[in-house]
Amino acid sequence: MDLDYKRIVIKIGSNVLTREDGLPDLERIAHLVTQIAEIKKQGKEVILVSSGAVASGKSVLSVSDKFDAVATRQLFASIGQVKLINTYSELFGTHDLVCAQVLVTKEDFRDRLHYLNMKNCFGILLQHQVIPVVNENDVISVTELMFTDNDELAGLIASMLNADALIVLSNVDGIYNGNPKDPGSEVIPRIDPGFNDFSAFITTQKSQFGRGGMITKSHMAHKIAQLGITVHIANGKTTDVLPRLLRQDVINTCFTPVKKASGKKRWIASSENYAKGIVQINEGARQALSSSKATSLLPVGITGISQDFKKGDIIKLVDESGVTVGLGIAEYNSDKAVELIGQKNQKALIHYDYLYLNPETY
Ligand SMILES: Nc1ncnc2c1ncn2[C@@H]1O[C@H](COP(=O)(O)OP(=O)(O)O)[C@@H](O)[C@H]1O
Ligand SMILES: N[C@@H](CCC(=O)OP(=O)(O)O)C(=O)O
Repeated sequence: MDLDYKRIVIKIGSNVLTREDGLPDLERIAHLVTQIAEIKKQGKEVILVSSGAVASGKSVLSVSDKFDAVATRQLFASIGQVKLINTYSELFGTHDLVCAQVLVTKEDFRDRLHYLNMKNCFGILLQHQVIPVVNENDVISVTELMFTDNDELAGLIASMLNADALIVLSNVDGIYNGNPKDPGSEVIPRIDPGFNDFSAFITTQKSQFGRGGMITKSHMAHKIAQLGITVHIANGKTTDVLPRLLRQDVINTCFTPVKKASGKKRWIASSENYAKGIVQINEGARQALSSSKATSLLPVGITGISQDFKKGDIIKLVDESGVTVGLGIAEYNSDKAVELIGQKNQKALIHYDYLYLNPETY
């Protein structure tokens, strides 16, 4: 049976788009565009998150290695992004499709207004059958301002757009139950929501041009599946991988989703970098929040508050050992919250509808 996804985010990793010598693999890009065109013609909405700007820049200009590495990356990315989007535009044009360039930074997820502006832009593009081609704005995103990698970005976009599925194309057939190079290892076909300990089989090894590696990919996939979006990790180098994946006719790892989270919860999940206050909760509160019953955070379970926040700010919840367990929107400010610490029968600091729990910690 075909997978009945209406809105799909497809992320293509650096190493899928790049040849051994680090330059863009134009034949492969053309084949992927043909596959996306086929999916579009089935009436599906496609959002493409594509790496490859730096590699494309390297095909335009050769630069001496005496220059600063960060500045050189900015140089390659700025000239390369032009080349990359032109390549996509020409290739999609041959299928009578129009694509658009959307470059984003971590900062664009910083508050609800920016987030909604970005979401509205995708909305109008999709309404006009345009294929958004998204990449990090590598020209201004440097060092600590960067996303971990484009997997993180693709997860945020899939969550923001309430996609039915996120397909991550890498240079492996999926997540193996051991070292992918070991002939005894096999691809894990399905990862259910309860499973989150990937450390047993994922090595820190990355592909030649990859940034985050399989560990960050797995954590992202797990988090996105917890928001209700199916995630597939498949091999972008396999012939016809995309239509075959939708026909369930190709090897891949599928992270099965839980029930869809609300738009507000999905936004809160993407806002950790912009949390204003830190609220420490006790073990009883941690367990109550992570039970299957919808539970709000009451002052009785709070043991400490650091950093000021206002009503409506995103606040971070940490457990007794300081590990982040979730995020939520404050129902009142930090002064009032401090007064109520440990008290019974008081108004919830975070209402369940505005609470997101980190799937790694429960
Ligand atoms: N258990 C595993 N299963 C699959 N890949 C793994 C595993 N452990 C480590 N990896 C490595 O993760 C790499 C893919 O991640 P990454 O380099 O970030 O790719 P991309 O550029 O596609 O994002 C693979 O090429 C592989 O070397
Ligand atoms: N944004 C960068 C690529 C970032 C990156 O390497 O991400 P990934 O493909 O997930 O390893 C570029 O376009 O060159």
